Amino acid sequence: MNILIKNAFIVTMDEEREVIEKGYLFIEGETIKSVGAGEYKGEIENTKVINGENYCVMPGLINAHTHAAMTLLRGYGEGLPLMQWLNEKIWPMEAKFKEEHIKTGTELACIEMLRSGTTTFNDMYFMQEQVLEVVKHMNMRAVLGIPIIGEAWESQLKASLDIIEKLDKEKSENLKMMFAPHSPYTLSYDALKSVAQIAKEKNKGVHIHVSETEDESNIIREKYNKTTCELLEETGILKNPVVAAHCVHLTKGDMNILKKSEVSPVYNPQSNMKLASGTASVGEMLDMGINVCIGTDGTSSNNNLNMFEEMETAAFLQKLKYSDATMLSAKNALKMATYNGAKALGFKNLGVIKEGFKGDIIMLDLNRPNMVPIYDIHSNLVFSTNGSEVQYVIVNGNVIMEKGEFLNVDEEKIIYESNKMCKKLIY
Ligand SMILES: CSC[C@H]1O[C@@H](n2cnc3c(O)ncnc32)[C@H](O)[C@@H]1O
Ligand SMILES: [Zn+2]
Repeated sequence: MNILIKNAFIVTMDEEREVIEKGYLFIEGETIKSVGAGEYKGEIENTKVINGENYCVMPGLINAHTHAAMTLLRGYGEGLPLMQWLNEKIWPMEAKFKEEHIKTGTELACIEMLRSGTTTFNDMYFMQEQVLEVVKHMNMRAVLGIPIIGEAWESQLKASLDIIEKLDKEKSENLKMMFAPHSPYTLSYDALKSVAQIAKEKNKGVHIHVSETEDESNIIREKYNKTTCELLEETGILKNPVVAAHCVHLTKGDMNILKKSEVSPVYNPQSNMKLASGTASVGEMLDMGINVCIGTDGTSSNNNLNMFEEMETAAFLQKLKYSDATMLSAKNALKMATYNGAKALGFKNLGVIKEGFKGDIIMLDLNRPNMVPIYDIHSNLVFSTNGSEVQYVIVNGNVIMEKGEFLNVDEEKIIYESNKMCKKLIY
């Protein structure tokens, strides 16, 4: 069925059109067919009509770096810096995870993301076969990051070929996969080189943590006498399309490498603040024309998957870092969480409301005290929302949430199962 949204306040994220204060959006099948001001004059046979009065219509948000099933570790291992947090708390708990944990944790993540307007996410976690099933059931758009970490990298790399084959057979436009070597400090030189080679052969991207903490920079400097980016360049990783989470501790030379190699760094401001990792130089990277996008990271270092909150923190923290209130405007933060995210993940025609683009749309209730008045809609969206304003979610032309209710997802059951499972994990 086609979808017509009428009388809506549309934030297109299309530079040529920007904002339509009262207009329509027509989605035919999976694709936006027409968008404009005033009334829709075309056919409306076989069409679901949504009255968009008092709603803001915008592209679905793109979470460019997360570990979805870590929802089950939300609030666990608080108050520690990265290395201690991973070694002493997170990795021992993750060692207990079985398929059912990944399934339920990812389901919980999906409902949390959808409720707060995220329609696409870039995942890096164990047992992506489970993630694949959940994402298909939830009807979301995602990039599955097949993890490679530690000593067992060779067998992991071999196993990853099976899931690539499975996914390639499905030919789903909603789903992609990337190789996800965890980081240069948890993998050997040979492992990084092999991942680089296989990703090239299989024509897939690479999703990796890069230069997150000062500790990491010191480890890599001591081991290789190089910066992390120099190492990634030398191993061939950067010859692939790369999504690099964090990128907090970079030299000017590193930024030049990222620019030259067309890497998309992911800014994860809340995780970086919580683990006291540092503040990425996003202002400089954007000025250089680097495609910086935004991610939440996992919920154990955030502690939620709310991209509206993340955009706000992203902008506030850049203003503070540079002591300059003009840094990272609301509109640019929105662009990073939509257009830039789509570009980073290799989804064509996504992240903008424009004819021919994918029908991934969210609708926010403007009839809320915190959304009034509207002098600058981009500012309202980034600085005033809390995510609960999202009432409609459409992915690839499918309505997933309507008037705040999921249509085909048993939200109550997922929440119940998650709580039950976590009690057993801890005791
Ligand atoms: C190989 S699956 C992903 C792996 O990454 C861990 N992780 C979660 N957050 C971070 C972070 O901020 N830096 C590095 N690693 C992180 C997660 O717990 C999984 O083990
Ligand atoms: Zn991460």
